[in-house]
Amino acid sequence: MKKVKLIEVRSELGAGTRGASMGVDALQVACWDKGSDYFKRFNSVSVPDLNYTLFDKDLFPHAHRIDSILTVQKNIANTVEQTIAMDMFPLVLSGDHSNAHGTIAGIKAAYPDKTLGVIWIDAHADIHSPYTSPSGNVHGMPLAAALNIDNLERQINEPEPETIFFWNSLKKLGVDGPKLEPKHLVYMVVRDTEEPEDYLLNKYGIRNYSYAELNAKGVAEVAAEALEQLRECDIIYVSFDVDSLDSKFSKGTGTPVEIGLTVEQAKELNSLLLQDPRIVCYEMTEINPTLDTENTMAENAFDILEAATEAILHRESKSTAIH
Ligand SMILES: NC(=[NH2+])NCCC[C@H](N)C(=O)O
Ligand SMILES: [Mn+2]
Repeated sequence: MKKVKLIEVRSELGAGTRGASMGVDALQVACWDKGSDYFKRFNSVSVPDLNYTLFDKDLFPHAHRIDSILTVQKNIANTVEQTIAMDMFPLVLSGDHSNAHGTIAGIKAAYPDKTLGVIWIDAHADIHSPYTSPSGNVHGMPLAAALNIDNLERQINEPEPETIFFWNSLKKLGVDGPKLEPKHLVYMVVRDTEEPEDYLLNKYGIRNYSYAELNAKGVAEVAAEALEQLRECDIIYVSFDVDSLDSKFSKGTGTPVEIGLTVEQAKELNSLLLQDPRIVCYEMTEINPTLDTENTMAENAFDILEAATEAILHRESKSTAIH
C-alpha cells in the first residue's frame, strides 16, 4: 500500500490578503480539538517558505513577489517529485493556491511522459497571467503557468521585463513547455471569473461544472463525468481550494464567494474523485484562520481532508488486494 506523505507549504506569497500561511497550523489545531490522530498517522515534510520577504518592497506590480514565489515553487516541485520517486502519495497542505503550480511541476517532473489531468475545485479559475491579472496576485495564475498560456489577446497590463523574466521561468518549472492541455483541465464550481479568464474558458472549451449543474445531477454523477472526460489521462491531480465552499461555510479564506459547495458535498466529491487509482496527488489550500471565527473553516476543511485521505488509503488497499 502506498504511504501518504504530508507536504506542508506555508507560503502565502501569492495571496492578496495576509494569513493563509497559518492554514496548515489551523488544520492541526482542528485535528487536536476533534481528538483525531490524523497528524500522527502520516510523516510530513515542510517546504521552506519565504513569507518573511512580505515585509520587503514588492518590485512586481503585475505579479506580486514572483521572484520569491519562483524559489518557493522550485522547492515544492522538488519535494513532490521526490515523494513520488519514493513511491509515496504526496498530499499537499498549502497556504495559497499559487503553490499548486509548483505541485503540478513536481508531478510532471516525476512523470514527464504521462498525460496529466487536473480537477480544479475552486470558486475561481486561477488562469490569469501577469498580462491579464487585475490584482497582480499570483494565486490567480497557477493554471495559466501550467498550461503555458499568456493570453495576450486579452492583455490589460504591461508587465516590466523583470516580471516577464520570472513569469517565463515559472512556466518552465518541471518541464519546459505546457504541463497540461486545456482539454485535460476540469473545473468544479468556478463562479467568480474576470473577462480575460472567460475568454480562455470559451476559447478552449474548458469544462466547468457549475454549482447548479452539480446540484441538478448530484455529486456522484458529476464526479463520474469528470473522470470519464479525463479518460485519456494516465495521471490526475485534484486541487481543492476551500473557497469552493459556499461563503457561509468559508469566512476563513481570502476570497470567499457565495453559492458554492456544502461541507457534505465537498466531502463526497473529494472522496469519490480520490477513489480513482489514477490520482497521484491531492492539494488543499487557502485556509486563512485570521479571517475566521472559532476556527470554523479549518474544522470543516479537516473533515473534508479526513474523508479525502480515507478515500486515498482505501483505493490503495483495494489496488494492492488485486495485485
Ligand atoms: N486562488 C484564489 N483564491 N484565487 C483568487 C483569484 C481572484 C482574482 N481572479 C484574481 O486574480 O485576483
Ligand atoms: Mn484558487
